[in-house]
Amino acid sequence: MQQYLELLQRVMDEGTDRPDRTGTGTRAVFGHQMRFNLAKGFPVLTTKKLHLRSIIVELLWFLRGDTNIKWLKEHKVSIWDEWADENGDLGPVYGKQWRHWTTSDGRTIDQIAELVQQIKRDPNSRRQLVTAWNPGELQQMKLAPCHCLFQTAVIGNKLHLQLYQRSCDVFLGVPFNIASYALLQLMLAQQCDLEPGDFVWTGGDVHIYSNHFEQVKLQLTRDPRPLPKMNLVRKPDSIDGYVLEDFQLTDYEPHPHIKGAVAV
Ligand SMILES: Nc1nc(=O)c2c([nH]1)NC[C@@H]1CN(c3ccc(C(=O)N[C@@H](CCC(=O)O)C(=O)O)cc3)CN21
Ligand SMILES: O=c1ccn([C@H]2C[C@H](O)[C@@H](COP(=O)(O)O)O2)c(=O)[nH]1
Repeated sequence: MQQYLELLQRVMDEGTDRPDRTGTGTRAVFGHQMRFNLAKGFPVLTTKKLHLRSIIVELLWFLRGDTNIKWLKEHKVSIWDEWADENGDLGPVYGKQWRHWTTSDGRTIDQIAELVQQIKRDPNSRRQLVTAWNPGELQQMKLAPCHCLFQTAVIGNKLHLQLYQRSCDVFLGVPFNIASYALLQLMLAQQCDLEPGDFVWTGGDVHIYSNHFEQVKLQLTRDPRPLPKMNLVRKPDSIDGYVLEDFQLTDYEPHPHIKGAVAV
């Protein structure tokens, strides 16, 4: 994950300090891209230990079409707690837009099921996109989508995926987002009988919160280690069939965890 360390270094060196919505303060650059070849290992940070279980559970929760934190809490994941209302609702966030996008004439669109069908039926299509950015429903969301758009492409027998993330908390959120979309790519490739190709991460407002500077400096003193392997131990009948136990990470030997407070 040398590329991630280079991103941390770039924001620290070239970024501009500026205020933000949360009142915390950030150092930010605009526009950055990283590319991970999934054949070379699973892109999870090795310079701090990541809690992969939270990442898998969150992705399965998106795929359920769920937008209430109850199911996350049942699976001991608390990363969305701060944004939920008293009933646990987050409004029409990722799960709703991915699985039940509502159109002006009252239909619902399952963007994920349609994507799988499209990859299988028309692999050369350049229209393999899923968007969570629904301008008509932003007001009802507790937090506007950060990882707002992704596109896949089939080239040869490989499935590539690119994410556009409009707003990127490099210390806390981005490591989660990279691992999450790499997992989704592995699942999509498995469902479509393709090999996983490159995962391209593209960031818009790329920032480090000022209360993460010390943690970032510590992380920059650490040497990256070989990437672990992620195996999907079973092929479910559909993209909806995955469970936590299907994901098996091996050879993950990271440096110790580094704590950081999340800006709300
Ligand atoms: N400021 C901010 N950054 C984010 O990354 C973020 C938001 N807000 N709001 C919505 C979601 C929630 N996300 C989060 C929230 C918390 C952690 C976090 O605290 N991570 C800890 C471990 C927590 C755990 O696994 O239980 C970490 O050290 O990575 C990560 C992502 C990503 N998103
Ligand atoms: O998956 C996520 C979700 C959120 N973030 C970060 C990016 C920003 O620091 C905040 C969102 O604040 P906005 O004012 O809406 O941009 O959350 C992330 O990195 N990854």
